Amino acid sequence: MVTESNINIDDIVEKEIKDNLDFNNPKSFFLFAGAGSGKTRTLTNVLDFIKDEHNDRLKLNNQKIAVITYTNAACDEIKSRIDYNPLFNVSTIHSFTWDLIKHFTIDIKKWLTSKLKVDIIDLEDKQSRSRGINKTSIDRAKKIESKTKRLLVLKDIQEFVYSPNGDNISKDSLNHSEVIELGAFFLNNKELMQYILVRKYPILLIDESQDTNKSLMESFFTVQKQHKDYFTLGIIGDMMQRIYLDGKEKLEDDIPTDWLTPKKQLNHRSPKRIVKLINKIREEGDKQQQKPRSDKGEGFARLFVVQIPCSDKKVIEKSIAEKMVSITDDKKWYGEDSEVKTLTLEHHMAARRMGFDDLFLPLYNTNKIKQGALDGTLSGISFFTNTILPLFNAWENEDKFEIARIVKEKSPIISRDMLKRSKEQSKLIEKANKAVSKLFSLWDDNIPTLLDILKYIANSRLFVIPDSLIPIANRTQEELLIIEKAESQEGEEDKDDVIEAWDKALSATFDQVALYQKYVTDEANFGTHQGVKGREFERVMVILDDSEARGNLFNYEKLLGVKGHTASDIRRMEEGRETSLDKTLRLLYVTCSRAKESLAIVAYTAQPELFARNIVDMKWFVKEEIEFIK
Ligand SMILES: Nc1ncnc2c1ncn2[C@@H]1O[C@H](COP(=O)(O)OP(=O)(O)OP(=O)(O)O)[C@@H](O)[C@H]1O
Repeated sequence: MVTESNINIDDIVEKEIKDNLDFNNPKSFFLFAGAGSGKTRTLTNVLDFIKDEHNDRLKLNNQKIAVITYTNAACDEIKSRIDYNPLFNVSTIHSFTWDLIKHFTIDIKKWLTSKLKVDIIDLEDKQSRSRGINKTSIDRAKKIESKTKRLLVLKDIQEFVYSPNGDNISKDSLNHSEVIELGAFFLNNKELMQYILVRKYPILLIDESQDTNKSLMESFFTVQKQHKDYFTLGIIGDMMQRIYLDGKEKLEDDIPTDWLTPKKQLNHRSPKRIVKLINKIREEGDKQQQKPRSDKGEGFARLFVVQIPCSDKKVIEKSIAEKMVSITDDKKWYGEDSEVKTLTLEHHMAARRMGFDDLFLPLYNTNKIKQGALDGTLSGISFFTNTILPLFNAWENEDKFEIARIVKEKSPIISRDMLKRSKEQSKLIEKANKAVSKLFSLWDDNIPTLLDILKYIANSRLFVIPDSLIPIANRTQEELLIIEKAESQEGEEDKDDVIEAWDKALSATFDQVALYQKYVTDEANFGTHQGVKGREFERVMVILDDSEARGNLFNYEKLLGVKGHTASDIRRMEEGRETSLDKTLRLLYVTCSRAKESLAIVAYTAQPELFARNIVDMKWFVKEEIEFIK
């Protein structure tokens, strides 16, 4: 039987968007499109169309089209696909927002002054109620001191600085969350800022909108509402792939009725069997369904249910990969030349398996800094990944030039200011060099802990310590003694979560920094939903393992009915709020939908029979596709 080709059924979606890109009668849109539906291709096709049709008009008006994407890699990809045409400003949300606000020095100062004052009043209030001198009160005093210092130097700042990919720890710099908060605040409250945005960019397109910061998304909605006659907001995304914590929940519910809401139906990435599975997974969520391309093969999806407790999981997973060779007849599943992407839904598990759990888990388990720990933007972490790690690598490689470059760029000992003021520059350089040599003497006997390194840097002033680590770095011997004595009397409610988390994380040895870095930059063979955003792989192994996941954010056994709901799940469901089941389902969707050829799901469970029976009842798999491993 010859099936009719369906590969062009989504052409109409692009046509609808293009037809409505009318500068005299703009129409904003939200493009609904599932995994592998070619969102990036649609985006670049739309940009090509704008270039062909509206180039002259835009140039004449000195206007550009803004495109916001999630990562630097995604920016580079889009820029290269549109031949780096300057008509388009393609950037990440952080650099886009910074470009928008950076010249508003006076307003930034005002905002920051009031924020710091509120923070200080709050800290002082807490301090006045603290019970005696203990660790929290000592740390809090240091925080008050550092915020007060920042408040004092604010008035002398001529211009703020910010680097979307850097540490941002100099006196005049803003940090990542401040830039985002400022952007949202200005867009909501300053007509001039709204005007600048819509005047400069009559069209703003946002890719991966489901994970774009909630407050900023809301402020873009506000701008669109107030300037709908000459501004188009185009939102591209897939709500089922929302995996970051600060994205906007139920974004689709806020789409105004006068927007276009085109829907893509095809999945260009995965073969028929995998599209069928991800459709089934999605039935439990927003119920949107996709069609596979008519020219795609059947592909493979298999489920391996492993009874726990079990022997070495790595060995089990290897034997499963070997089984996949005979199931798929694809040798790349196993052996030296294997190319399999193993994905876990959970970071606890990845951290433990890769060996950076001491550093990562305390930070990741702390709500306020979870996001920064995940994406590596937390200033305390980037201090180690962006400064100490490169310096250490240069030291190991005996690369004197690189060491000198890093020190010149980052050390306050030989800052431009210091060198200018000094009569004996060579002495300063010698001091910096000595500080570096002494730093590396910490490695003489053992790998030092991060705390050893931090303390040394604070004493030698070799680099600037980020604010969040100052209370710990500057603790005196005397204070440490008081802390030790007072520890047992201190109530949990008094403690500062973030400092507590850092206290634990800093006890990790330095080798964990490189492992962590490898993981967040997705250089490891072992990935998570996070690192695989927008990516695709021929062979994918997805690991479901609640025992290693530990956190209560995700739970497959609950999702698959092996375990019951907790009272809090039920309450949240009744209130229409998100539960761990929603998150688990979305992560499962993201990971399974990365596969281009074949997919093996490995599920560790104490109740294999029940797990398999439920999954068959839900029609995710048929019995013949399931194998039990004892
Ligand atoms: N119109 C098309 N014709 C042929 N192949 C396509 C088409 N659109 C996309 N593809 C291919 O399908 C795959 C998925 O596309 P892409 O990564 O852009 O999807 P996506 O919607 O961004 O997916 P996800 O949201 O899952 O990351 C890619 O390999 C891409 O080259």
